[in-house]
This record gives sequence, structure tokens and C-alpha cells, in this order.
Amino acid sequence: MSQDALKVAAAERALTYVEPGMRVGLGTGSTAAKFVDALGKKVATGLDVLCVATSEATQSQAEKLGIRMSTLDETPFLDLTVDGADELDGELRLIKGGGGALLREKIVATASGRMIVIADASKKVDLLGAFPLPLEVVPFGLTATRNMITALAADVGCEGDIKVRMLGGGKPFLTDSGNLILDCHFGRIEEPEDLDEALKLIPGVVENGLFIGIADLAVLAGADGVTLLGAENGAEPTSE
Ligand SMILES: O=C[C@H](O)[C@H](O)[C@H](O)COP(=O)(O)O
Repeated sequence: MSQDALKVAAAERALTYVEPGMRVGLGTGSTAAKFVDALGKKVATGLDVLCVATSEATQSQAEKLGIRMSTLDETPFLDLTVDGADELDGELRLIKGGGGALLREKIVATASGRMIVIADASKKVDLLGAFPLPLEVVPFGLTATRNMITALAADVGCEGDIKVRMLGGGKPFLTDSGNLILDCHFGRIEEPEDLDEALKLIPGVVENGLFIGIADLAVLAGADGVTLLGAENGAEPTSE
């Protein structure tokens, strides 16, 4: 089975958790896009859901498919968000942001009663960190912010190789919120909670790609079929 087919398999399984009338957060990236495609097909046959996108790209894809869209301001409590991940471990801790959407993704997932992660099984790792951790940082004071991240990495005994994400032509990648992405090779992250807390204390860092305590269920598609990791039954939305 191709990686593409695995992404479709995970997306289609996640679709079985969507019920009529739900408010659904739509993730970003190639796997989340498969879910949006599958959801679009269901909507075309009559499923009524109201969705909030985690990026301009997903917004545009969903609109083209005729999915009824809202904003997080209009619909601040969602029942479910379905999104991809760059890595996940056995405790459903994730690295996200390979597509640069981590900030909106974290806001939307946190506003959801439940988050389901969809991925091909190769994304599951024992220890996070082979995938460089994306940080969304404000452009102002980039050098100072970067120095603080390097110092932090040294403190926690990490490698700390940091790269500004670039587009072609020497231009930096800008997020939907107009910020930069730093891809940080911290090496294997033994204590993700500690790193997350430490990164939150650096003023120029808007958000980091560690999602801890946010995902409830992972739907992983591999050669042997789909496996589930986490709680099959979701929590209630935090409020109406
Ligand atoms: O910023 C992007 C997101 O966090 C994606 O969900 C993540 O990078 C996984 O993307 P993909 O499904 O394309 O591997």
C-alpha cells in the first residue's frame, strides 16, 4: 500500500467518528487534506457539519468541496478536530508544524472536546525528536530569540541546531499569522513536557510544535491495517 493510500485509510476511519450536527476542526497537511476530501464527499451526500479550518489552505480546500465553514470566533467550541502529525509517541504526545500551521492547529485542537490524530504508522516513534521541532516565532528580534533557544538547548543537553524555514528564492516561509518558523533539531526529546514549558518562557516564541495532553486518539494506518491508540470514546465539549 502506498503512503498516500495509508493516509486515505486513516482519514476514512477518522470520518466514522464524525456525527451529524458536529462542529469539526479541520487540520492541515497532506493527511488532514485526505480527511477533508473524505468529509467533502460525505457532505455532498447530505451530512451536515459545521467546520473551522486550521489554515488558509484548508479553508480554501473545504470551501471548494462545499463544506459549511465557520470561524473559531463564531464557533469557539468544537466537538472534534481531526489533524495529522509529524511524529507521535505512545503517550499521544505529538510534534506538529511541518506545514507551518502549528499555532492555529493548537488553538483549534485545544478548543475541541476531542482531537483525533491521523497518520500513516511510520509517524509513530518511541522518542520524539527525529523530526525537527517547528517553533513559530515573531520576526522582531529574531537573533535574540534564536540565541535564547540555543542557550535553552544547551541547558537541557540538546543539540540545538536551528534553521529559519525558507521558501525558494531566499525568502523566509511566513505562517498564516505572518510569523517565521524555526526548525529546531533538539535531538531525541527525553522530556517533552520540560522542553515545552521552557520554550513557553521565551518571549519571541509564539508557539512550539509539541502537542502534549491534547490528542485523545490516534488512527494509524499501516500495512497490517488501521490501529487505534488512545481513548475511543471522546470527552464532551468543554462548554456550549
Ligand atoms: O503544520 C502542519 C501540520 O502540523 C501537519 O499536520 C503535519 O505537518 C503533518 O503533515 P502531513 O500529514 O503532510 O505529514
